[in-house]
Amino acid sequence: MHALRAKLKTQKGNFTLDLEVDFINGITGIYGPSGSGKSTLMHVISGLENPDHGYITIDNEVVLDTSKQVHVKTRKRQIGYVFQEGRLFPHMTVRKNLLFGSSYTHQAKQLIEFEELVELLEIRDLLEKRPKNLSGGERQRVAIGRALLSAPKLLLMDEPFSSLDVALRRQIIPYLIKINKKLGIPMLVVSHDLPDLLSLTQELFLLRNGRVEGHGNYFDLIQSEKSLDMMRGAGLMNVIPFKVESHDVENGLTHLMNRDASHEIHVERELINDSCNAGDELNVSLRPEDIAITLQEIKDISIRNQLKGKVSKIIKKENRIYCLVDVGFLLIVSITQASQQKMKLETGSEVYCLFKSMALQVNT
Ligand SMILES: Nc1ncnc2c1ncn2[C@@H]1O[C@H](COP(=O)(O)OP(=O)(O)OP(=O)(O)O)[C@@H](O)[C@H]1O
Repeated sequence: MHALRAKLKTQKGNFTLDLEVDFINGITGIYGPSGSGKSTLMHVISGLENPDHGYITIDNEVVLDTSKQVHVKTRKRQIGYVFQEGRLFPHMTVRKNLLFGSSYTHQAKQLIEFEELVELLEIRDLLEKRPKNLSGGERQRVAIGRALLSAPKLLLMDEPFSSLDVALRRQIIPYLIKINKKLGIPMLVVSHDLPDLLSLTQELFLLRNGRVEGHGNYFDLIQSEKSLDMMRGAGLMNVIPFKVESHDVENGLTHLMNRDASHEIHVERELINDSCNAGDELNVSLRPEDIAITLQEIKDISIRNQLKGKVSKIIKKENRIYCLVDVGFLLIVSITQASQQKMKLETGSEVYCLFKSMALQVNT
């Protein structure tokens, strides 16, 4: 199912946006450095800017076709747009801000009822408050709610995390995942922060100088040198889906099992949200620099996590070596060239990936 298809060309001073896209349903993270054209792309999709040439279809409906003079107005495109800082009406209560969203719907079928939305976003206690009395994360949730009540076919979010601190980002991400699962609405989320995007989705669209640098699953993209090169400056990260197996209260650890149940890993109990129960699914993040590689399993060592795998690719960037290790899922490991040479690591080498339970970050 195509959420959005577009072929666009537009010039702004020296900058040219020139791309062809086909976004599927689900969440796509749009990543690119400053000036790569992310906002321009969002503006063109939503109709806030008109491109020089091109077409856009949303849910198979043409909203722009410059060759046929079709320019559907922003309001009629049925796109929910959430800006960086929420942009709520300051003089209205949260309830009125939300209802303003539904006044946009006209004949369109509601995506979600007001009461259900209030439950989903956990904003019941905020309804009579004004935006100035909300925290940044609460404001962002209300802005998302308002966008959802406008019965959108597509949700665009431009840097939704950048005005939030780390703790609030962690809070907002599960809501977005919940919305996508429950309502099935496709989302395009722009961010220049790769770890944030990866904790939300592994489907990425990479933009550089107004052109598509890569599009697809993160683990496919990192196997391309060009994409890896682009992403490595932005905080490459391993994001692995796990299920909570059990809590070991006595030793302060939680045991997690990956999806195909081939690996158990141990996480510090205090890093896990208290409300996590056995059976809950969560993503675990792990920095490539926090993984060590050995050729044998090491018995007497304080590091608890040792996953056996095979090196599937080695990519050299300056003096850094990025090893992709298949341990049942792919792990990116960053080591020095000196270590690679000393260990004679090459594609196909059998290795163990070691990481401390403290190195794991849990996104609940
Ligand atoms: N009105 C304009 N006239 C000329 N050039 C412009 C204009 N608006 C934007 N640009 C240029 O277009 C390019 C893309 O800008 P855009 O805001 O889309 O990038 P971005 O990826 O969203 O950047 P950031 O992450 O910094 O917000 C930039 O090089 C910018 O300088």
